[in-house]
Amino acid sequence: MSLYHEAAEFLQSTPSEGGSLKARVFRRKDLKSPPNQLYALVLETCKWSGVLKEVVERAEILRHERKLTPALSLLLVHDLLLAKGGIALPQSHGLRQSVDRHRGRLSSELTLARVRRKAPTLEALREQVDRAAAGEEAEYPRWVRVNSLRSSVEEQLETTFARFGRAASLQDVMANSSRGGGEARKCVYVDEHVPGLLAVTQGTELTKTEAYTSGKIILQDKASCFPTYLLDPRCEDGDVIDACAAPGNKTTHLAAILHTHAPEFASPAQTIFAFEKDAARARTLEKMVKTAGARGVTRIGPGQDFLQVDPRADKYKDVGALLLDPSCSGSGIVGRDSMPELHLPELLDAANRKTGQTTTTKKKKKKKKNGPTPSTEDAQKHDSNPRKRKHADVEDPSDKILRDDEGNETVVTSEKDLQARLDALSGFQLALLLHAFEFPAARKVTYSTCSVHAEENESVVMLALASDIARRRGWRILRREEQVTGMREWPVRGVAAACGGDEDVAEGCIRSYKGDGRGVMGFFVAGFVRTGDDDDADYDGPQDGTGDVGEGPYVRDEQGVIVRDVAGMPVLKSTGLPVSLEPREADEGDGSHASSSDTSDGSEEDNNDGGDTDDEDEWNGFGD
Ligand SMILES: C[S@@+](CC[C@H](N)C(=O)[O-])C[C@H]1O[C@@H](n2cnc3c(N)ncnc32)[C@H](O)[C@@H]1O
Repeated sequence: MSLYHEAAEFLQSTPSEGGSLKARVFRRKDLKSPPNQLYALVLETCKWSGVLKEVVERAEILRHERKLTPALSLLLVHDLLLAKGGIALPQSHGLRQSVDRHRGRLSSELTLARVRRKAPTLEALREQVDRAAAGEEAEYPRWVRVNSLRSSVEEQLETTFARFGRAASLQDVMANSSRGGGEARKCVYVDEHVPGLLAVTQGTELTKTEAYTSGKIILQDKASCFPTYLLDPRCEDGDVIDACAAPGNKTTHLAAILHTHAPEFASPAQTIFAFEKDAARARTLEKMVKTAGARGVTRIGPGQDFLQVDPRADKYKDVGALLLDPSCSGSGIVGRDSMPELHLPELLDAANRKTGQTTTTKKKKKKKKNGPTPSTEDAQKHDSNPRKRKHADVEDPSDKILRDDEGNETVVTSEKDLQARLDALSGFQLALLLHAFEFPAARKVTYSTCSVHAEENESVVMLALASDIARRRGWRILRREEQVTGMREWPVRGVAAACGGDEDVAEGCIRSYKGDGRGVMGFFVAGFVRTGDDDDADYDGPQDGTGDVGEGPYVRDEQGVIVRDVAGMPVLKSTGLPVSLEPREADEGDGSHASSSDTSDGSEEDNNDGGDTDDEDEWNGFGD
């Protein structure tokens, strides 16, 4: 089967058939075509389908080439007119000939489509198409962290961003981002909260710059910089742990901050221990650490489960600060892998050709089958804003897919499903946080997620504060007034109701919400500190009644993997039953809490073959 037939199959399948396009392509093992090429062809054709539909219909090739399907015509015309290498088939191939013979007419129609869109050049049209496909992302700035290990803000403003205007405010950058096309004025703004962070207008191709490929700049959302900045590791903190490290945004940020804080006088060397449970993601981490110039200070534990790291081991005796950024539901991520609207061409009758009404889409056709036919007027209103339609369409099957921060997908068909998923995640997150509290020399911990759900955020914080280990070792919230300047001044704080009404804890928690005009993704971070007066010299292992320090409280199979029930909850050695979390009302109401033995690792590690490319919410990889 040719590349084009395989691509047509993907183009026509609905999103409900196995999740995002990326997941569907990379999961298939029986493909004849290279997955990367196939994915790019389908995605690009989909992006251009609004324009190409017009071109195909007006050139009437479906009328003349009866063997061409609407999907095949889009794919072939895309490559004929827009791909660098043209159609990837021999000249004598029937499919290629079926569009080649209309080349003249098709390229004139593309010119007319461009002129109708008031794009002076094909490049300008390309920008328009990219912008329309970017969806909600188009309304955000591009956040750029200048890596102090390799460069400085001053140097970057004078080189990479030399031709950018200096914006007076973040709002200026955002206004220019969403204006798009030729009107966008490229501009840059130096962020007032996170040191070394820049906001630049969207539509700027930064991944091809020297600064990016050499690790001088890192593309990282502002909110994703909060945890490391809040942890504020210093020389006196000793070694640092990044417990869940890939792809490495925060590991490299830690290295950069340690470098900035390094005292002029001789001081003991500091190490960042970066653990990553997933071996494939650990390779991305290694690559990022190397490119960012952080290899000297970082020791990576590839495939290492943080829960299996022994806090009492000699090599961790100087760990004073830990950063915990575990897997989460990813509900705060902006526009993850959303598929642009597909516009399939039709055979138009003479009347339609005259009016140029060319906007019928696959989705609308499906609706016709299932419900009342919308009026033409409604349909036109609807079509004038395809993005709005996508968001308003509650029947869109992709609405029922929960896509976490690693790109893994869970089909959620009810509130109960969602709650079960959040419970499993929060159990796992709490287990990791309590494990971080165990490190003997630890004085600082940050806990963060890119989720907006209180279950994964304030609730985890409250359970952690109420845990045995927190009480025994004196862990408490890092209060707002104790935080680094930028975080103290950040205005969006935790939800007091989710903190059982405790205003101090809520104020200590830092939140962000996508779409609130601050230009960042949805995020949560809280810091914990202890003075070290309360010590745990009498520590006698986890309080699970097993006394088993090395293996932990859960039943494991022969490979050492934790045994779980169908919901992902681990089975306790002590009872032989899966962990069940206490009901949240009780947790918040009477202050009772799950002990460290009542937690679970509910992570899902089904990394697809997209592997490294799935980390793109924060890091795009160095050119891969
Ligand atoms: C949210 S991502 C971390 C993003 C990273 N901190 C950054 O800023 O680039 C969570 C990562 O934790 C890893 N992970 C999940 N459970 C883990 C565990 N028990 N030990 C170590 N890594 C784990 C996942 O594979 C995933 O790569």
